[in-house]
Amino acid sequence: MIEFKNIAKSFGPKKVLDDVTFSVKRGEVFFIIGASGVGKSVLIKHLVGLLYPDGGEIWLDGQEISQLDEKGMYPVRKKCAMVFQHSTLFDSMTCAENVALPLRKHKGLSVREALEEAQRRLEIVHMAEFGARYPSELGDGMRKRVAIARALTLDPEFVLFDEPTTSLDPVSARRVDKLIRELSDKLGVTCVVVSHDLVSIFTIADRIVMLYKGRVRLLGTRDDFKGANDEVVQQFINGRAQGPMDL
Ligand SMILES: Nc1ncnc2c1ncn2[C@@H]1O[C@H](COP(=O)(O)OP(=O)(O)OP(=O)(O)O)[C@@H](O)[C@H]1O
Repeated sequence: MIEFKNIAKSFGPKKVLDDVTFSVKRGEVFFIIGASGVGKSVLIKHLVGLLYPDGGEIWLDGQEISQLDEKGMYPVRKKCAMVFQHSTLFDSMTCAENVALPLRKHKGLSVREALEEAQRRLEIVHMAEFGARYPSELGDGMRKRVAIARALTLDPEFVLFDEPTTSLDPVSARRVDKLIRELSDKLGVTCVVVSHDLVSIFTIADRIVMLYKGRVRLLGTRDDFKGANDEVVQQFINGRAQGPMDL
């Protein structure tokens, strides 16, 4: 379980997160949504020690992690992997070698063992037959799936996705959605997804939190969002230009 309690974060005079409290349950596909610049990426970066809050607490499976030093963050990063918005694959390595890299580094496997394990991760993301290809030979959607395979190398319990379908064509985007759902349904991985892709949100989310003006505006299921009696929520989920939202 992930718990954000009263998280506050400013950059200089700019207050991005004011008082954010919510929790994510084990095994669910949980979306964090909200307008551009509302602090969605900032919030998830706190979970892997890329940012530290000015106030509040972050609990991961009963451990308070917001004050851990670099060394203290190692086990947290093993448990909680992040898939960044832009591909961070090495172009000079094949897909299998990219996935094998963390296995060699963190599990001390031989080259051959790591490549075999990498192949198993590529199977999970339906990319087994592309292990010998280089990232530059693949489209964005396939590269994203390889990046997800690499995030799975240390068998994380939580995977954080920063806008996983942004800039993908609709078919590739839906394949990534399906994969995220499978990670939760088949492997029990807790998936936290930052997104404003309304199709993804209303296809695969178990629960959704909407951030607005540094706070939680609504937390609930897809049906809670569709039926919400809140003009700000309705404007956002219907993608309307006109309405009460301050951007
Ligand atoms: N390291 C940083 N230093 C200064 N400002 C930052 C830093 N990281 C984020 N910000 C600011 O915090 C605000 C929230 O950024 P964040 O990337 O979390 O937005 P977001 O909700 O994920 O938006 P988007 O949907 O556009 O990605 C932005 O105004 C951004 O400029």
